[in-house]
Amino acid sequence: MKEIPSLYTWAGGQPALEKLTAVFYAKVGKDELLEPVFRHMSPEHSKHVAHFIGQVFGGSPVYTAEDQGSHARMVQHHIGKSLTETQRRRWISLLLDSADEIGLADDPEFRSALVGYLEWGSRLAVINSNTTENPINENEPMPKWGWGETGGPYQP
Ligand code: HEM
Repeated sequence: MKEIPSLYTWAGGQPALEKLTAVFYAKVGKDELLEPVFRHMSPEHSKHVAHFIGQVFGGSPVYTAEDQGSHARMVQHHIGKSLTETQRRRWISLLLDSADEIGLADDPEFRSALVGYLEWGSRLAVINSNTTENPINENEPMPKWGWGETGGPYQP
């Protein structure tokens, strides 16, 4: 049976994801809606988000092993931030602009999986940002994301 590549591998691994988030946060810094939201982010923020997404997409556990992260700790960063749907939409839009700009894989199957994950994760971020208590237990595993219904371009 043909081996199915992870979304992480298909995307180009950590270098591609770190480039994606670097270009994205440069745009965020110039965006009137999002700049105030991210004004106090740490210098490591961009890399941490790339590590988180990489791990969710099937890469090695860099976020949990090297960044002292967990699903609960990622969620904790959003608690109480009172994010809005308008901000979320802009966040998605700038991220997808960045994906095109860096030439990230643009086959229909990969982009379907990418957008599906970003929609899911960003909507949860908004929900969590409007609560005061973290709904995720520290022991809960990291989310995992795969190709979904379309299967993949790796299939004949
Ligand atoms: C799939 C969706 C998302 C993922 C995977 C994600 C991931 C993360 C991660 C890993 C961190 C911690 C970074 C660190 O350790 O420094 C973080 C923090 C944060 N995220 Fe998200 N996030 C998502 C969606 C969003 C959205 C839609 C917004 C706003 C519109 C947002 C706003 C923030 C803010 C404000 C912080 C804290 C920044 C600070 O330290 O001041 N996130 N996110």
